[in-house]
Amino acid sequence: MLPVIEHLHLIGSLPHRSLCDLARKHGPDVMLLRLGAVPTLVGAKAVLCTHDHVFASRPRFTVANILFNGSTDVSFAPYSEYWRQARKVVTAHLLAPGKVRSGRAAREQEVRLVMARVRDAAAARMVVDLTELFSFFANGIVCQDMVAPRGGGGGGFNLDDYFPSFARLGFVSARAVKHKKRWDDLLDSLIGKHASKTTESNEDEHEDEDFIDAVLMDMFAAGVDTTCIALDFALAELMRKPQAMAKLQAEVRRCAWEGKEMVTEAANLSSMSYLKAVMKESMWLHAPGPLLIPHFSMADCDVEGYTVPSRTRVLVNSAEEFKPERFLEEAMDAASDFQGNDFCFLPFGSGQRICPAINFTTATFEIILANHVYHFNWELPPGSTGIDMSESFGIYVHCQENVLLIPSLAHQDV
Ligand code: HEM
Repeated sequence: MLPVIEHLHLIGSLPHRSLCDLARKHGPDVMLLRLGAVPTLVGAKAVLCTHDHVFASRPRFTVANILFNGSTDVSFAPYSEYWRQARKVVTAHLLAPGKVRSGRAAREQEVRLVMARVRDAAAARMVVDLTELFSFFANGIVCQDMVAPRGGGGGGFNLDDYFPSFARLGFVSARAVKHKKRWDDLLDSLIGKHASKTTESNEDEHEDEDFIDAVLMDMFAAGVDTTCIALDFALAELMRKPQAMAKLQAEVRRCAWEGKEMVTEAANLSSMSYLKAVMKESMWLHAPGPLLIPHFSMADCDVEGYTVPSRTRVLVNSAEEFKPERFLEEAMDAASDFQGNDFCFLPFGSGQRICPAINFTTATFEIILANHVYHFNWELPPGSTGIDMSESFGIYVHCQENVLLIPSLAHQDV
């Protein structure tokens, strides 16, 4: 039998840290916890690859059922033909590599909007709330992918107007109902835009609307906070490690010569290996969803000689000192490709339920971070003793405090 630990109380306010501590203390690679009435397999990274076919479903969550119309989205849908088709739509249309490539101009436009804000702050020597700024950016980027372009900035809707505190929601049903109403208002507006672009209506209109509704909501819920959190932690870590920041700035400023209006994907990003290592390292230390989205077993399964019963939840825990160099070392670089092939490193999950937005996220992360460090030098506000890296657990794990920094222009921009 697997070691069974019947203690919900062992899980503190930061479950991913508690689970790491438990794994360290109890030794085995896998543990079966009984969290209340729910059997939960923990720490089994390899399980997701070796037994992906058994563990590719999702448990039912009350809150997800409310928010996502009975879990008819992609992320929380149980393993089924419906999930397969819905995921296909997302991977083939919204997040396909070609779509991500063709979204380059739109991404750069969003970066320009952010850079303009930072430039104003630099001119006035004002503090920038990076957490807010990244949230604005991530929101714009996901909107660009899902609906019509902003049209030069300022127009369209802003997710922040609807969900200023969504990342801190937590799993509380009453609040979920309230948030669901706001989602519905938001989605009505998005579906309205979508419908106005369609000239002919048809009988399946309502089915289409439900589907669009679930998929759009999923993209925002899965994409905006995760992207914002990843950027937040990356910049926070760079501020705590000035050598790493200097190295990154040197790389970006070498690859994109001085005086460029902006660093662009086409001309500059591919040669920036340290930038890529920074992204990996940051995700290694601070995966926005360190326990992934729970998986769920569809049959009894033998895991490392132990029987794991059907209908068991699986939580997979991910990563210690910020050191991007580890991803420049040859073996590590080759193995850590974000695709879930390296079991030490699963920020996007693994197997059939792996995040379908890895290309999209990488493109987004690289372009905004490169431009941040190309144009600006960053410092802590006067009186600040450093960035608070404590974590707060909600749907995702984010910095407890917003990241506040003062920018100054690195060189005279054109
Ligand atoms: C830093 C950014 C991101 C991180 C760290 C991240 C991470 C993850 C993780 C850990 C999962 C669960 C994988 C598993 O269960 O094995 C996931 C699933 C998912 N992600 Fe992401 N994600 C990010 C950005 C995005 C974006 C930008 C989108 C869409 C615009 C997105 C859409 C999805 C969807 C739809 C799923 C559900 C897949 C399924 O269940 O089949 N993610 N993501």
